[in-house]
Amino acid sequence: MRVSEGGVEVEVPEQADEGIGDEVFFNPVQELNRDLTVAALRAYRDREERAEYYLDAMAASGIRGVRAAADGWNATLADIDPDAVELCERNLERNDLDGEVVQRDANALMHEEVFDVVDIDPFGTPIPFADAAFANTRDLVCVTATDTAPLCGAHFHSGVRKYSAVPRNTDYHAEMGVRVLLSAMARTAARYDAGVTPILTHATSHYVRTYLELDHSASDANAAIDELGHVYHCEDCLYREHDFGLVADPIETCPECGSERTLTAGPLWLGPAHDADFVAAVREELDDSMGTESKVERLLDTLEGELHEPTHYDQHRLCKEWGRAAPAMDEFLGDLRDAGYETSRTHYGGTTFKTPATVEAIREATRDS
Ligand SMILES: C[S@@+](CC[C@H](N)C(=O)[O-])C[C@H]1O[C@@H](n2cnc3c(N)ncnc32)[C@H](O)[C@@H]1O
Repeated sequence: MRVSEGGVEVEVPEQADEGIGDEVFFNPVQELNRDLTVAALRAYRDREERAEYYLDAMAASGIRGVRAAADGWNATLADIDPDAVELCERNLERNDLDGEVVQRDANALMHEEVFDVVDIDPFGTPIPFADAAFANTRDLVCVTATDTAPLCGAHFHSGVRKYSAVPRNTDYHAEMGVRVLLSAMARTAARYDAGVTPILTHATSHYVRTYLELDHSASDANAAIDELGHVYHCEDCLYREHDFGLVADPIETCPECGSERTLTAGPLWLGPAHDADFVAAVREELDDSMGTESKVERLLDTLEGELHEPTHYDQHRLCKEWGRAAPAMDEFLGDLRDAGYETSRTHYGGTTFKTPATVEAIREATRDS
């Protein structure tokens, strides 16, 4: 079967079914992820002009690497599966593009060769590939994680094992996943004296995707570790607070409602998960060859304005808790702003928002919404 995406045409298996069975993997639903990758790579190359060598470390059909090659990157497409490698070769050829194709274990390749940008897009968790990626990549590591249940705390023990952090299943579960992943990436990079700066991160349907810029010094690694800390959460009234540092200082009782049903999550990445200027630059790189252009544009618009508070609220969840009907979001957020609190919508969902205000302050400020 032939698929056209972003100005290239690739062959993918008829029975492509998200990696189940023997077929080479291809998931059409990930087009948004790939469109955003191409735009982010363009924006990144404008910012870091020397960036030239891109590794699609788990290439499958090669569609991502082929699109990068079509965009002028010196691309290497690698996969451990010989059928995938054959398909990558055919797909580069079909588009009359140069590019290196190698059948290689991604870890071995990343340890042996240095790339400016490395893309890790595995089945499930990226953890088995993180050490090699951070040990050797020069500028940017792009990571997809599809194991959202462990990341969000829905599969608690699996999350603890994989990410060496305590994830908690809260009303901001997708953001919990983002911050558990970023924490694990920052700690892994720090082992190689590299500091990470997340310049773009999104949680979309069943995956988290992040773009981590690297600075290679012990002090940069320390600065990234300084962005880690814990979130303390009340399961009854949804109060939450956070503090920075690697040693947790849990709250025994909720300072707002007195409940003892409190949770501690961490170490989480509490710093910014995106750079608003970079997000705006990525938006400028979208073009109409991208099938998901308008969706990506909407996502980037929301992300650009998203506050850096480490957790978000869901208006419907709060209103349910308070026994109120949920008013229109604009009115609700307007009342919160009128009461003096900064607010933003978030990309985590249409009824989600961020604010530094506490649950009680939100409740008071929106009483008449
Ligand atoms: C989710 S797919 C990649 C999808 C692809 N990047 C895309 O955008 O369509 C994961 C790929 O990783 C490959 N893979 C699994 N383990 C690997 C390893 N250790 N080294 C290299 N590739 C590996 C699989 O063969 C599979 O093709």
